[in-house]
Amino acid sequence: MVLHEATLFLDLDGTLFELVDNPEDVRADHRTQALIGQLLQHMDGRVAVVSGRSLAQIDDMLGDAAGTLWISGSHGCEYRWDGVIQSPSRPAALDDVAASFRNFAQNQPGVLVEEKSLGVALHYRTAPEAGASALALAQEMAGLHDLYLQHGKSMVELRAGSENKGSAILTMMAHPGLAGTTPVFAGDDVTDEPGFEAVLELGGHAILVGEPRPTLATFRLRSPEELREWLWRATV
Ligand SMILES: O=P(O)(O)OC[C@H]1O[C@H](O[C@H]2O[C@H](CO)[C@@H](O)[C@H](O)[C@H]2O)[C@H](O)[C@@H](O)[C@@H]1O
Repeated sequence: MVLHEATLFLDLDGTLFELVDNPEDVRADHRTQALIGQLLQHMDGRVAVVSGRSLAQIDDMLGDAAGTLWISGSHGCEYRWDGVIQSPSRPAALDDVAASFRNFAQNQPGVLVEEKSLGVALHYRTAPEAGASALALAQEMAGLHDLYLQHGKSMVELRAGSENKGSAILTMMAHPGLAGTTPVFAGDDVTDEPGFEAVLELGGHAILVGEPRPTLATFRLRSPEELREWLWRATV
């Protein structure tokens, strides 16, 4: 796979970054920031992030390195590139969802609530026994407010829109700055499968990061560390 003629799409949690207990603790260290800089230089700026995180969170996680990336956040609902920002308005119902989730978390040690621009997530990584009741609450709130229920790793999220990482990649690849290049997408989660489908449809490559599982991806790297090392090697 030749990277310098491609457009690289990176998922963040579980792909570029190892999974940790608290979502707020994820930050790019100096070496990861340097890697992003190296990729941008090697690929003439054609490096994109496609994440379930919000644009604001992505900026916090990546620091200065986020500035010149092509970014789609909130599972394909938000975009930023070239100084242009697209972000739909936040459904008011998410405030009600956040209040219900916080109320639930108060009585469940280890359960965390994550509030994002266009979604609210309930995390149970350190309290797996709360997973079934967290899902039941999310299903109830999704029905009540007509919100999209997004499954994730040790979390459920209610969010706006029915966009996904596939629509995000197709939207970005239609831009004249990227059109005609070969897309490469690395991701770890089931939410990344529509992204894998999109890059394969465009003649590109899909890389699963993590343990083997049923997937559309045709390449696999064992961990975020292995992905970062592969990206370093591919850019020298
Ligand atoms: O699309 P991604 O960039 O992979 O984001 C997906 C979700 O990732 C985050 O949650 C996951 O990572 C956390 C930090 O390592 C971990 O604690 C959690 O268990 C994982 O599910 C993030 O918090 C979510 O908002 C993203 O949607």
